Amino acid sequence: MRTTVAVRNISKMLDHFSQYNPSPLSIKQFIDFGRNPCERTSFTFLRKELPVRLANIMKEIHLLPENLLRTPSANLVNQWYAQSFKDLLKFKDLEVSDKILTQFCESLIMIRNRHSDTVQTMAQGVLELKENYPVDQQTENSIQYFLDRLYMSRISIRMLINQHTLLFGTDLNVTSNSRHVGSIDPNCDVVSIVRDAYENARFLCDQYYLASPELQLFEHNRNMPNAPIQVVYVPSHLYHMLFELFKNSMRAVMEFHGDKETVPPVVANISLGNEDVCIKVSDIGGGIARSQIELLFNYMYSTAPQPSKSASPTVPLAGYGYGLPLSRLYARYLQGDLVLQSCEGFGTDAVVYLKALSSEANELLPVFNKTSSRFYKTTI
Ligand SMILES: CS(=O)(=O)N1CCC(Oc2ccc(-c3c(C(=O)NC[C@H]4CC[C@H](C(=O)O)CC4)noc3-c3cc(Cl)c(O)cc3O)cc2)CC1
Repeated sequence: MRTTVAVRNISKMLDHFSQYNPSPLSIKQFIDFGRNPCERTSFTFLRKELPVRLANIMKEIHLLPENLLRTPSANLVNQWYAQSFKDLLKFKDLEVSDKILTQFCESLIMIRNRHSDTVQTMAQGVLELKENYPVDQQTENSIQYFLDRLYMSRISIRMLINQHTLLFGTDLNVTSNSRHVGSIDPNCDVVSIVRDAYENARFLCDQYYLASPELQLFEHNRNMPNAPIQVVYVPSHLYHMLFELFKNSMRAVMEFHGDKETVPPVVANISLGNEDVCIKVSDIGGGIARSQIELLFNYMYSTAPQPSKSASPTVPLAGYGYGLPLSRLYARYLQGDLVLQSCEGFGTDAVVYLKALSSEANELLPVFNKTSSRFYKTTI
């Protein structure tokens, strides 16, 4: 009896919170709040906004094709969301106190840990679907649409959780870089992130190919030619995108020129204009046909059994995963983009666009509404 009542209650709460649209924040708002942070204000905002963002995506999870939702892995992810939603509802009408604030922080850390393997687990769910059911084009389209929205929602929820726990948490492991505001660097030096990402991709490349392309790096600061190019951004997001692009460029170059004495360098051009920061990663790796580009962002196409660690001790440079589609979501999350321009038989340019102005870098959030739910109905 209790279970039925509890389930009915959760379902009512899900309907209640999913009626609200998520409230996007700009990176400027994150910074301005973080420079003079108030934990009670953050708590009051998050104890509603997090259930709203969870409820919006949970309503879409429930609209997924039955064959995917029934897979053990997708079902597990669904249970994680339901549990986290319940955890947050405990704070809904509570009187704020120091004790409640501490418990809230602890709950956020527990929620973040619970969902840490969502991407891999959903990829396993897609694999279970492919192995047990025929997947028609319509189902593939709805899965592509859903996973883009699930991972964008997840990026945004983890951003809110990270800002609160970094600003107010007692986690001593956090090497609080005094300049940073939570996970944001107000003066993120783009060149240093590019060099970090290149060096780490190069390490993997050397391990796998016993050689790697050099990096040529150029800066073009439109209004202040000799000043370093800086942006208000989340360094870990930028690193994630660039690490992926360098891995892909190095793989293409080594596969295309691997039999030669020397291989051509990978070239990074970084520019700052009035609106955009651009990081273009260019290679002469043979390029890829225009008809294949979309497949590189396709979750179904890129989901294959993970090579077992024991079978191949060295991690393949750009193995199967979701590196590229997730990188594009990171770029789009704050109104940027990630665009590929490949010339088959020659090479590839990959451009990361970021907003130069923090006031324009607003969160891009999926909203559950008639349009989005109609998408599932017509494509299932
Ligand atoms: C879903 S994912 O995110 O997990 N991930 C996506 C990435 C994929 O790995 C890769 C990596 C590189 C490439 C690649 C090729 C390529 O391979 N060409 C092939 C032909 C080159 C000539 C050759 C010839 O003519 O002889 C015949 C083949 N060419 O250009 C690129 C390239 C791609 C990106 Cl995105 C880039 O940023 C830079 C690049 O140079 C493709 C696929 C693992 C999976």
